[in-house]
Amino acid sequence: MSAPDLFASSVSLSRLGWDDSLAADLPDGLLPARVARVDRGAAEVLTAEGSLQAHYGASVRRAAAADPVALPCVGDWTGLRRLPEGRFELAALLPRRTAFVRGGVGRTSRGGLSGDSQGQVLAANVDIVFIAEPALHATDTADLGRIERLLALAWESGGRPVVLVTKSDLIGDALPHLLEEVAEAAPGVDVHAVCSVTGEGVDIVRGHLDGRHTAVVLGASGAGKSTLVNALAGEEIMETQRVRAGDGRGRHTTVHRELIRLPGGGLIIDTPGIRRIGLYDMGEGVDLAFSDIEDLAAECRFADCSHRAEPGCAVIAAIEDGTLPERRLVSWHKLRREAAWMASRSDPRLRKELQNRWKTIHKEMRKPGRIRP
Ligand SMILES: Nc1nc2c(ncn2[C@@H]2O[C@H](COP(=O)(O)OP(=O)(O)OP(=O)(O)O)[C@@H](O)[C@H]2O)c(=O)[nH]1
Ligand SMILES: [Zn+2]
Repeated sequence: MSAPDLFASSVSLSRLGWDDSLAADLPDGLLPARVARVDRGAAEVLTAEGSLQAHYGASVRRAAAADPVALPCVGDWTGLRRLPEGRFELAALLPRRTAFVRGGVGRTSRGGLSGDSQGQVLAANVDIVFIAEPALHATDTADLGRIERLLALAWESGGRPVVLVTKSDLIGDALPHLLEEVAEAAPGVDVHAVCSVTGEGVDIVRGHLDGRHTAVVLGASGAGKSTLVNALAGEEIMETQRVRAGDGRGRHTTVHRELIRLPGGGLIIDTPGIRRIGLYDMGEGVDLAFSDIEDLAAECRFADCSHRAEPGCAVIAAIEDGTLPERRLVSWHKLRREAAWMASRSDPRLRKELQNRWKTIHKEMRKPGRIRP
């Protein structure tokens, strides 16, 4: 490659999220490419030279046969090898920075151990996890419990959560109070009001993408996710509920893009799997979503305090003196129970492997200054 070519491609690759640390992981002689969509045995990838199809090479196929977690997924960075006949082979999968993993149920119905995990990676290398919760949903105001659940999920992925209170036009003067309540449910996390109708807050959302980050938008059906993505893109790239209702077509009938490049830089991953995610794999994410309770717990008299009725419980004391809303503790108990149940059903070997793989990355990402603006 000549020098000007190299310059041109490094500029556009960085718009796809490519950086020096990824470059250090790329095996010699391979071309960097990001997975935009997967098909059986092949992926549509974005490269500095545009979009192309790449078939999985032997080593990728072998790794995926041994463990489905090694299967390429949307958002993955890969290395391509140019074959003599001009086609491309997906020859290497680069280590993931973050991942949304749906833990498989490792035990088979025959009562034995299947031996192989069935974990599935839904999206990889997501930097920012936007959590969209409408200010008003039918007649209900924002559901703090749902925000907490999605925060746990977001932390677990290794990405940085940002809470967006959408449809902020619907509650008028009650907005500042609602934002305070949401902030209490999201310690250490940025909370913004967004209105896709007036455009309020859309620039703040764009700012988080910083021209190169990759995001997902999680939230209940009708939270305004598609409308927000359209506002960010400046065009109708996602079919919204209004459109779907308007022409009477079924929902999710269009095959939309899964890795969306925004005009100002930055990318959004939107897949059916990510849309359905909700209950899975909160794991340690619950502790991170409830860092206020974790901090208080360090002051409890008993190290194994369950914060129910023990003497010297700092959590209960904080509820009594009004510094911690009781709702937070109820939520925490509920999500911990759910997370424990999920963990008991998923493959322990898979969980351990994933934890090891991302532990260092998590640490790195949560260093002050990197993780919180
Ligand atoms: N008033 C108001 N309505 C909005 C706003 N954003 C979205 N809506 C409306 O809310 C409805 C749902 O929006 P969508 O963007 O389709 O919601 P979604 O989260 O993508 O929903 P699913 O695709 O079902 O997951 C649509 O009728 C939108 O027009 C907003 O900021 N203010
Ligand atoms: Zn306690």
